[in-house]
Amino acid sequence: MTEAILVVNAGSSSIKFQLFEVGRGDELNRRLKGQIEGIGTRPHFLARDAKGELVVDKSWSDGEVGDLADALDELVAFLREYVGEVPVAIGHRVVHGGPDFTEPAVVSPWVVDRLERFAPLAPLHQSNNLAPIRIVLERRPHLLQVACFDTSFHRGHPDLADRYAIPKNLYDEGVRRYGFHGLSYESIARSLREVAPEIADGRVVVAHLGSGASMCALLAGKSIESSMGFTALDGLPMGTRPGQLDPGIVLYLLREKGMSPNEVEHYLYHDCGLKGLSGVSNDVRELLASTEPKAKFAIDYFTYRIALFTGMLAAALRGIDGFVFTAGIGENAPAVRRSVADRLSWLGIELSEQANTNNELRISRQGSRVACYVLPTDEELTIARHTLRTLRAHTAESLEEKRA
Ligand SMILES: Nc1ncnc2c1ncn2[C@@H]1O[C@H](COP(=O)(O)OP(=O)(O)O)[C@@H](O)[C@H]1O
Ligand SMILES: CC(=O)OP(=O)(O)O
Ligand SMILES: [Mg+2]
Repeated sequence: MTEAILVVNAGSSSIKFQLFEVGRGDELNRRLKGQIEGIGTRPHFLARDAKGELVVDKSWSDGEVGDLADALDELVAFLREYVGEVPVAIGHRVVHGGPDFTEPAVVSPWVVDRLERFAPLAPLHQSNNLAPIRIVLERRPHLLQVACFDTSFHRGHPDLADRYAIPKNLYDEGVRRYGFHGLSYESIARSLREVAPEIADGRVVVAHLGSGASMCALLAGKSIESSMGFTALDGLPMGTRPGQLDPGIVLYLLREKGMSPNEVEHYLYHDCGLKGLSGVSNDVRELLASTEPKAKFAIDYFTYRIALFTGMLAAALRGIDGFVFTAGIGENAPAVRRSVADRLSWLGIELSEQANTNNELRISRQGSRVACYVLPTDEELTIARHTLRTLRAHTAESLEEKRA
């Protein structure tokens, strides 16, 4: 029987998953990719096989699949029936790893409790990421689960990048510029070695533009700086989050508007960003299609801020050799890339109109001083790789223990 690794990325109302088969030489082959969305409201289960053929398309009526536990039951039942096997390990995306989790971690009740302490630093993500881990721990305590963090890839940042200009006691208790989307940047750093070896060892700025958006400075494939900080609120404006704000605004909301900390939190995570600016939508597809001037303003604001942060990251790198767009918006919105590139022509980024319109891999034109790429990110494959490596190390350790 072949070994399979399940990768889970659990959000507030959805579980995204992928199943990988472990082939010869520990090669990972994607077997299934899917999601259960609308958990608790209008649940919908979609999955495709490696060829992109639909293998499940199932909806439920109100009251069914009411929570994450129900959704996991459905997923496991489907895997049993469709693949005829349960995974040898599950890898999970966990957004916040705090100061200590610099590597993927084998899950135990102690680890989950420690990770739950970072929930206030990632209210959209952390508790949702941990919920399926807890359920599996309860039901299948011996199944290996590996937590892979969005923060780990950035943990080698130099002190200058890791600190805020506040007294060090807060830094010591964990108030640091962590940076997020690290699993995505790790995936991009790896792809660069294959598709763009001419810049992989150089100075590359990566823009991960999805529901959450951030940017990363890669020097020879290692992260040295990020636009995000202590939480995933900082940096670029996002679908519903504002990005960089003067902290005085938070004081203003608390004191002058009489908002409670919980209200401020909800406001900053749900009501701001592109949605707040446009009053139209948080979805870039809708903004691009809209004729509302405020929708156009929101897109302009987004690309303006991407250009500003590119300047900052280029300064950290002392120059720039390559620029990469990735994630939902970065991979699919030529108009956004065009606008960003126009603002960065002074840095030496020149696009080929045709390559950009066609979402090609390399979109800079011949002679552009900075090479520009559109690379699909694969956070799940990165998680599967870490999970397999951890599984192998874990198995070797158990054998050692048995021998001793
Ligand atoms: N064809 C497209 N054109 C413009 N934006 C798109 C397109 N497809 C997806 N997006 C944007 O990508 C976002 C989701 O990005 P994604 O990386 O899938 O986010 P996440 O995984 O964090 O949910 C959507 O909110 C939408 O704005
Ligand atoms: C960290 C973060 O913002 O993640 P996402 O883009 O999935 O919301
Ligand atoms: Mg994402």
